[in-house]
Amino acid sequence: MEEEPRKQRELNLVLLGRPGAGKGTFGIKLAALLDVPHISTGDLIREEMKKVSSMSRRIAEVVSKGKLLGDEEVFELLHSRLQAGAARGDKGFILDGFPRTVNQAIVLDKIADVHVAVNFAQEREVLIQKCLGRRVCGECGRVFSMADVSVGDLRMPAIPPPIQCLDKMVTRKDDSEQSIQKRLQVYDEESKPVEDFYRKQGKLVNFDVRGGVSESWPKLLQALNLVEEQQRSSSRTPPPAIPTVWC
Ligand SMILES: Nc1ncnc2c1ncn2[C@@H]1O[C@H](COP(=O)(O)OP(=O)(O)O)[C@@H](O)[C@H]1O
Repeated sequence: MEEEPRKQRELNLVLLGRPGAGKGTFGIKLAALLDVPHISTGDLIREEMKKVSSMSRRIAEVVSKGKLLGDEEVFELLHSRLQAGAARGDKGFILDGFPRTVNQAIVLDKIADVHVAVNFAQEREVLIQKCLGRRVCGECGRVFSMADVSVGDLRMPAIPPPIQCLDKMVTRKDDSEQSIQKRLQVYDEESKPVEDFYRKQGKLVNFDVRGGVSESWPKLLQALNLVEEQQRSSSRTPPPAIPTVWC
């Protein structure tokens, strides 16, 4: 009898951490590994900002100043995203940038079971350099880093875009020095208590991001007990096609 493929472990994760700590980068990788949606409230808000309305203009003003949107507005956007996902049959989630206030964490606890809260930590100077060097492809939406970060003995190499994205790079309006400083301050005041919220529940995993993505990813998998998932997933991935032209 053929052996049933072992089911992927279903995990609901929330990703905490200051701006630039790596929530988005690692969130996308974790979502692909666990086959769950990566839901970033920052992305949902930026989508909303593209609309032409008085509400989108007001949201853009709040975001560009580095402040948080009101809980109610964020719940509304997140709720519609979760509903759309449920209708498609989504299972589990990686929530990136939510919850950012204790009130958001309390509301989330009422509607879903959070299994693990990963808290990405990085030095303040590194975060500032990373946010200042962050660029987004205006077409495909992928995020790159133009900064070769070097602080003390820490080195984080730039992640340059591929050639097809090169002339479409845009800088997020809230990645100005002033807005970054404000977001760091807002994190300490409003979002830091969320770490305690999950620590008290025994769900907090602190992860120090020390180095580039390729260096940190295996350590993150270990910290989250996901090494086996990665091995299973690599064995399912077909080998790359043999290129006919070497370049
Ligand atoms: N859960 C949230 N509650 C309130 N505002 C949010 C939330 N998530 C995102 N935002 C708004 O969107 C902005 C961008 O968020 P995000 O893309 O997560 O960036 P970063 O983590 O780099 O600050 C935040 O500065 C804030 O204004």
